[in-house]
Amino acid sequence: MRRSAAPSQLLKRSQFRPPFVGGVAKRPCLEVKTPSGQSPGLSKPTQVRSPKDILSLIQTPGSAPLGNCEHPHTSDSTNTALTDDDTLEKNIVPDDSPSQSTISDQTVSPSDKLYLQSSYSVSNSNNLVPGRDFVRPGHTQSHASARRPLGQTVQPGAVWSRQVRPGVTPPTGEENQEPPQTKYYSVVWCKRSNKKHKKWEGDAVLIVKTRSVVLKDTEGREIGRGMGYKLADLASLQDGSTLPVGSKEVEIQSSISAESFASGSCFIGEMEPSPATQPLVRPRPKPKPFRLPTLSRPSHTTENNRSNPTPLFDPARPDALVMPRPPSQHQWQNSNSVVVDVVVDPHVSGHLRPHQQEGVVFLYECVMGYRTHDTNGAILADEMGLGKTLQCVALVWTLLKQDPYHQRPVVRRVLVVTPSSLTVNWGKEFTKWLGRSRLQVYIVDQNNKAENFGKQTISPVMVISYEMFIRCAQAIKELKFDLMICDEGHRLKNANIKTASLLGSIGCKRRVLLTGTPLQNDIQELYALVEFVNPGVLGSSASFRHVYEDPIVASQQPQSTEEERQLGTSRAAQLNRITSMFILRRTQEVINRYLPAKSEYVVFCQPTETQLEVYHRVLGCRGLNSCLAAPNGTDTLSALMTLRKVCNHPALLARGADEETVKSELIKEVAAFLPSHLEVGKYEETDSGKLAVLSCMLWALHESETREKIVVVSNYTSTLDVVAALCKRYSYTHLRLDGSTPTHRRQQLVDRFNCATSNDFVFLLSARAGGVGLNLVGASRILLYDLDWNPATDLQAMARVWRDGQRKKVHIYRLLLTGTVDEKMYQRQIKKQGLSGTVVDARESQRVHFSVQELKDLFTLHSDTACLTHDLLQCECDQQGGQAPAASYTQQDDTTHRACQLGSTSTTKSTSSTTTMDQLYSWHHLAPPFSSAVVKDWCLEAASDFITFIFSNEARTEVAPISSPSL
Ligand SMILES: Nc1ncnc2c1ncn2[C@@H]1O[C@H](COP(=O)(O)OP(=O)(O)OP(=O)(O)O)[C@@H](O)[C@H]1O
Ligand SMILES: [Mg+2]
Repeated sequence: MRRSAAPSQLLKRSQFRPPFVGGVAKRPCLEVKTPSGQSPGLSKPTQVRSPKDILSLIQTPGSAPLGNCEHPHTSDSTNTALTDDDTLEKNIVPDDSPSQSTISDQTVSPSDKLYLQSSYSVSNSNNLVPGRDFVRPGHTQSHASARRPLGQTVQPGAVWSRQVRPGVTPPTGEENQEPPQTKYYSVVWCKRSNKKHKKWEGDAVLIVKTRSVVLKDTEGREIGRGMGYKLADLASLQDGSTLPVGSKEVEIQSSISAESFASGSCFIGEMEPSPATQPLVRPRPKPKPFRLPTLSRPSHTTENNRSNPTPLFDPARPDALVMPRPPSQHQWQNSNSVVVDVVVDPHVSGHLRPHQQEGVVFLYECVMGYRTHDTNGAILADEMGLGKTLQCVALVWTLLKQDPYHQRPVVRRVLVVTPSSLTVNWGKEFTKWLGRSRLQVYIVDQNNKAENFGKQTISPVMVISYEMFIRCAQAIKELKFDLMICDEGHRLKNANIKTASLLGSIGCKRRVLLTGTPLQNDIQELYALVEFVNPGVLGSSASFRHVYEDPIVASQQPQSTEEERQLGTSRAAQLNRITSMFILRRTQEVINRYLPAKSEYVVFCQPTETQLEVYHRVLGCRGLNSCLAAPNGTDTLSALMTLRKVCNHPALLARGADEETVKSELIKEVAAFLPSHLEVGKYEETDSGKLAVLSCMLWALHESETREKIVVVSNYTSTLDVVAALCKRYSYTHLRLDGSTPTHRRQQLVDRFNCATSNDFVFLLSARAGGVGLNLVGASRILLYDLDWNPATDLQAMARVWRDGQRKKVHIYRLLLTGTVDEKMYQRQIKKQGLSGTVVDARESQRVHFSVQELKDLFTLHSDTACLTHDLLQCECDQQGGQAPAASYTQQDDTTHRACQLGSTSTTKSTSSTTTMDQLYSWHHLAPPFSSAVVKDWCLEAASDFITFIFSNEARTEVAPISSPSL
């Protein structure tokens, strides 16, 4: 049923109290200012970076190189982990008894010994001889450690003759000598004793600086320290010399370069890339050893093509996607085989975009173990919508059918683990790109039990949700999968959670982890994900902490020394170097040209009188003020949530609106003074500015001839109730997907909505339940009713509509209630992006931390402004989409910025598609009156009575032809 009267006519204009006079925004008096006069919410970045920021330096291709680090590099290039020598030298003791304080005396664990004993030194990986040279997977050890096998005794005399005896007075004039450079040695150590036969207990690294030494075990942990040595004694250390260090004694094995120490490779080992990326030369076939003929053969191998194998698909076709051939070392291990080209089925490869072709090659090299020695894992961290699924489909199909040695296919069984809302979608993607005749997928559900997978022969690919996997882990273990793909794999970032440990235990070495969420923000999480795909490449958890995490974090502390900063930077560079061998991330830029144009709007909605009244009341609450006096996580989030509910609809604070209202003390306090007309389920547009705007927009869209559909996203299911009530009131057909939607219903809802012939007009989506992975290209408009603290969550939601497969121009709206916490959250988002150039993880919002000053700012209502964010930009534009006076323009980073810049926020370029402060300057800034010439969006224009300000931006893209599978 269509209504003739627009909601804007139905709403009584008198119920709104305009925050500005005559449509011209007054510049507000800012309530909180920093000493420099800037808002705390938008202040200039300091030089000091958080650990997260340095981790943004650990970038994958396409991001800022480490050289962009802001730390100044001085000419003093000495790297050291020692503390200030001045302090040490104050404690110098008489020559005869050097003071050697042992910080910790830790013994080496059996597993460490195993590792140490199996270490080797490799100079040329091509010349490895299996059996002779063996190494801890993926590592070469750059220092010549363990020359003396552990546990071996030493003949007296042999080394003692060169012992440095502390206390022997050196030649005079030592004090005038230049302090020597820090030196590093590979040593073996044992407990100090007078025994003639030493039994060495472990390898270690000795750091020698001026008169002091530090001993670190192979995990980078400090196990001894000594000081007060003679300069000459330390200067004369050489291979075979011994030295007492605290309660231990060490014997020098060899010296280590400063570079090896700076990168940490003397602890973790150097991970050498395989020469796979080098041009591959067809190897000369090796003479075949005698073999009895066998009767069982792989189906695609005949006697004829065995001796003269041909690739499954023609590698000479101009559009053929040919996989790299095995590197020579790999061929050594398969010395009986002839190499044949592996070519991706043209049926699939014809659809791959260039970045997807690159991705398939990358994944292939990783899982085949071509890129690194003995590791078979990869992380594909492409931004959302780049087609990670298709890249995996191409990989799986190739490995199921082909083998570079023309023996049997590389994999026989493939396991795909996904969030529950995506299992069916994976099945659909396989069918979309391969067709049913090539491959069928076994999706585990009520009808298809995991344990029955082994009894069928039709499908080699099992798709299962994480939840179901936990229940069937034992059965799956027994099925023996050869390749495992974990979609939305950032959920495995905590190695302690059950899913991660169970998945890790199923004994499948080829592992691919997919995630659209950046990994670089938490170094421990990065470790957990890498450890999952390539166990051991970053060493043990303890060595990772000592070698990478601690120095990187230390280098970011405000009080860090130049040496610490240098060490942190080189360790971060090394970590980046290692991880880039198996982590690939591309940003949305690579796909933009395939997508239709996109218009984005940040819409500032005018608060209603009821909202202003309730908001003021909440700010005066006892609960909120005690939270300011003694901030603690729970109360703060509860206070913020209460304010956000007022922004969405004040009736959400009525008793019983949702579970939270029952739990929160603050909401109980607020409920007592709520205006009596606010009741659960009675969600009038006249009480909420945002709902009024949404109502007008939906009406305009529904009345139009364009037959467009819209997705409305919220972080709260109770807010989805509000919108659902609105849809019901105006008889708009709508679907809803939130946490309570059963798994099997989710894809059905998505399919129904995407179907061009369906009448469903609105799709109500919970950001948490449906934010990741879903394709909602049936809609061309998406409206975010509220924001998340984390820009990544909002980005994820927006990407549901503006993604491959979308053919219409996309409109993205974000609603904020003017002058409230909504605006503050938005400012935090764009500032965060601007500072770090990378987004934080999706669950970050649970760990939002605020200073008291920030809280005060968040708890301040600015009721006298049309747009606080624009005021803070101090923009002098005409607020009609025009630009500021020419004289006040500045040029920065190839982008035209307005003169209104609030200081330069950052020189770091955003690698993501979230708007940054800098970018916002170049958007259109629009204040009322909103004529169609200015707004250029009839949908928004219909709601203009209830809008105080708009930021808008049009991303025009050169649309490339859209390829679709020929099904
Ligand atoms: N080369 C292509 N040509 C046409 N459509 C494509 C292509 N690649 C992917 N698509 C389509 O683009 C959509 C997005 O792909 P997909 O779901 O794999 O993205 P994703 O990288 O997994 O994103 P997210 O991180 O959001 O899950 C899908 O509908 C997919 O079928
Ligand atoms: Mg996906």
